[in-house]
Amino acid sequence: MTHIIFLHGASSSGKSTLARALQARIELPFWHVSIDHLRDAGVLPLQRYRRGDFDWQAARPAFFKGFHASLAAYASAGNNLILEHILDDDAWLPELQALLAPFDVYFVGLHCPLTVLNEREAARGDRPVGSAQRDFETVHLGKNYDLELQSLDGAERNSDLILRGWRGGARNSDFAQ
Ligand SMILES: Nc1ncnc2c1ncn2[C@@H]1O[C@H](COP(=O)(O)OP(=O)(O)OP(=O)(O)O)[C@@H](O)[C@H]1O
Repeated sequence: MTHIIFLHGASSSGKSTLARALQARIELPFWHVSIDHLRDAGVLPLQRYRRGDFDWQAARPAFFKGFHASLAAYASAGNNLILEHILDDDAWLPELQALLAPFDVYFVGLHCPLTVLNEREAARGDRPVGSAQRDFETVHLGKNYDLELQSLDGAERNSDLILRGWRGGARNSDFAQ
């Protein structure tokens, strides 16, 4: 059985930090997958979208459809995934539920107070101002998780909680069969 641990939370909630802590400790090899990695590796012609040579809003649906399909392709080949992602389109949860149905998905909600999100966003300076607030208001609405965590508890403590829950085997989230 291929495993997917899906970390879901607002921008700056600490998903990447938690994913790295978890990847360093978990007993099986897991890929850490995020659209940030594609962006940072130069996959997209970002400067040209920013300059207006191309229309990002027009390209966005195909980008995310491809990203979601790639997750299923990686997992189908037998790769375990720590996925960090933000479901900021209503169509994405059902799309991912269908694509990831063959796999063991452990769905984790990562919460963080808005004041902290805003401080982190300002300190980073590499995310559009307001991303965290927009996500904060919507990201967890209507989601059923296997586990809900508080970012302020820290990545070490939270990776412990994930490992305990994930190893325990129970699955009751939106991704449970
Ligand atoms: N538990 C924590 N305590 C203090 N700072 C943290 C914690 N977790 C993350 N951070 C800091 O908050 C910032 C955002 O963290 P991170 O990149 O992990 O968030 P993210 O949810 O992956 O963000 P995005 O979705 O925008 O990529 C980073 O500067 C990180 O060092």
